[in-house]
Amino acid sequence: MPSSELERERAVVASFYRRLDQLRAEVEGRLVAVQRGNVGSNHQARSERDSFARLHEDNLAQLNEVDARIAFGRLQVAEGGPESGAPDAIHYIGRIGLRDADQSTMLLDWRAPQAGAFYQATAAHPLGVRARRHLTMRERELIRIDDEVLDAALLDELRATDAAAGEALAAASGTLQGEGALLAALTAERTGHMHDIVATIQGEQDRIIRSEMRGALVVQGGPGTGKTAVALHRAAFLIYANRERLKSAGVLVVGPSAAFVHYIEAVLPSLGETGVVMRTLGALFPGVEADTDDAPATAALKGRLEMSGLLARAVRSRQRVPAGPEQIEVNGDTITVAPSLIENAIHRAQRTGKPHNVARVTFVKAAIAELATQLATQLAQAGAAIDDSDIAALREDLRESYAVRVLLNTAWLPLTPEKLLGDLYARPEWLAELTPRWSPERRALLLRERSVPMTVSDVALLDEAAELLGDMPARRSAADKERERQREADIENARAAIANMGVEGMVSAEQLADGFAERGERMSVAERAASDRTWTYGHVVVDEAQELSAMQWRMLVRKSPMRSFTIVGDIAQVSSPAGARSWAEALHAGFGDRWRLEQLSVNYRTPAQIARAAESFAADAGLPITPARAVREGDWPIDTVVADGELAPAVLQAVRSVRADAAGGNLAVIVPAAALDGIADALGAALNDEPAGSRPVVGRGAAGLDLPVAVLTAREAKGLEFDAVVIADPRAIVEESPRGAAALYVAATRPTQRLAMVYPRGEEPLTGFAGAEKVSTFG
Ligand SMILES: Nc1ncnc2c1ncn2[C@@H]1O[C@H](COP(=O)(O)OP(=O)(O)OP(=O)(O)O)[C@@H](O)[C@H]1O
Repeated sequence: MPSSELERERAVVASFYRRLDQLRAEVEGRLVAVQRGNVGSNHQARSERDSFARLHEDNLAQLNEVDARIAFGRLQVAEGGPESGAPDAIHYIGRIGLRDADQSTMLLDWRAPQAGAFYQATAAHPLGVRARRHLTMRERELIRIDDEVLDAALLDELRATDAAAGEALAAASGTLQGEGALLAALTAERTGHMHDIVATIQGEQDRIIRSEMRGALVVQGGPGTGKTAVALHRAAFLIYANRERLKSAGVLVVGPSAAFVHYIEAVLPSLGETGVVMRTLGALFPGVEADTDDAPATAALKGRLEMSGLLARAVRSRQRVPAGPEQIEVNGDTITVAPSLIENAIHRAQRTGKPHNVARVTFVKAAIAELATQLATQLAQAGAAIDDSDIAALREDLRESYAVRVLLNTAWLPLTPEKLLGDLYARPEWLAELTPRWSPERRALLLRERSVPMTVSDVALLDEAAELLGDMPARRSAADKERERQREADIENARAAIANMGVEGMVSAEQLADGFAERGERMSVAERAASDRTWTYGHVVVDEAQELSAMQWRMLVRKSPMRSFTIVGDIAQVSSPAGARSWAEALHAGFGDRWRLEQLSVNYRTPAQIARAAESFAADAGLPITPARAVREGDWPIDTVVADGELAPAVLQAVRSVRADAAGGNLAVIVPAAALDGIADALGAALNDEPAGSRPVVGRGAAGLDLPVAVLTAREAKGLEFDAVVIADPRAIVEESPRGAAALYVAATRPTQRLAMVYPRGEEPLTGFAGAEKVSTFG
């Protein structure tokens, strides 16, 4: 490539940065002007000022986030067709769109329709593209360009003007788009955080990313095929293509563990999109942060659809008719309350079809009315003259009466989801009453002390219970109504403010109103969505979706009643006891057959020899794998290590040996759950004293992801990747759970470079991994 070409492109890139800096200075200027503006003590004016300030701050943050590697592609497109004689058009593709002062496009947002050809065009289907150029940048510096020519005529033109460059280009046409840039990205050292792939998205991935938002899209693919990357880029694309709708309704991304959320959380901001809600399944019920799960059999039971029936019966059984008549005293009069009076009031309330706590209002009203009539009749019979105003007063007396409150609460107590579920688990007789057909062993799976914290599997049950119960009466207080009233007023004011400032089209009234609440209280859409259990999102992305139980799907479908979902996963990697055996089975209850399937077929993560061994092990274990073609051979054989004595010292030696070979990068030690503490402590004691600045070398779980060595269970390693992986006692991982083979398959497909398996003394390597080239004995 002539160096002048590189220089020419550097000049173009410099012009992008000049424009970016200019825009940033403009926004900063606006921000300062807004902040300095004198609005006196007028509350409305202050609110407006604060929300404009917030808008500018968000803009600025977005411009800062996209600063590094702002542009990555260039398309040369035949305008008006090859025969038109018109000069080719040149489009640059970047993380955001840029226009110059005259509003001409300088840089196309990668999500713009015209930018699609950058990812989709091939020599067979050039889509009007004559040549494609990949720009590889380090921060703001352009360090390399790679060209592909898709039009043979252009190649001939080039050969005629510069024979050497033409030949080099002809030889470089491969099957992967931007092969040089792609391989550089794939072999780069991992940092513990996922990076965007915007510069090297491949054709099959791009089709999925740009697929329409409506309905449920399932993306199935083997390990390392880019499912997570595709799902996140799709979220960014959908926000771009449906900005108005998704800005106000929000997008939810659900991942399997806190470590995973930590791993992916920087991707969307680096694409300029903040404000997406990212949550684990254990954190989808506001106020609960569950990070441990039940034993497999319990988790499997809690995930079953029949739990919804059980919870509904549990709620109904809290609407109780007394066994016999009860006498209560109100203001010196004794009333005998027949069970039928309570029964009638219960039926009235049940017929409303409203949730328990909401229907209770009807119950109380009906019961009090009946009691008042009964009391009035009683008093009239005793000679008192009773008219309508007396009856109203009697109702009030009854409402105030402690005895009546006890009577009505015993029949229909307001309940929180936590209380309902806690009682169900802690009261064996009640559970037995509700589950006459269950075996005692099955019931025993649910029983536990009230003080045990909620588990990940409980969260979907809490959500189900909350649906059945509705808000507690006290919580539907004036505060909610006031908030709604305020919101309406804010939107109205925002409309006026937008018109006054002449910024129509820049921001919607709803967006601006989001910032109207007083500082400290004001919340973004993401914050509001995350704190409101009943929030319905515009789109939901579910990663590692194969793990979800039927109850978890029910919860998620409630979060997007329009059923606009991106569901990514790999059926062969199911390791949760409540996970599905096929997508049809997993999705049947929530989606029927209204979902479409896309597959990914290329493994970008794992070197071919590791991928082959893992696939061969998985096939042998009967897992339904989706074979994927690995894009590269690795530089290392799989290490098989057999402990000579204890396991932990052998693991330590394997870690030391792998780290000694590698210049840097990150390493995971994946262990059976039972061995986690022992191995983490042993590695910590040996390695954390090594001089590595002020930071420790080894960390456990999510805390280890930012350190050179993370010690994790296979479950925690789900969805993550590392330069090197050492698996301690692989057979124990297979044997520790009913779906242990899948757990090991997950563990073995995490490395981007090296894999070592450490076996206890005397053990043979597992099938599939046997015959590895390098066997050592440590310990
Ligand atoms: N087009 C691409 N360009 C560059 N890197 C890519 C591309 N596609 C995928 N990758 C990289 O490949 C690795 C695997 O991707 P990702 O984690 O999304 O795969 P996955 O299918 O979710 O894997 P698993 O099911 O094993 O969790 C990541 O490092 C990702 O950045």
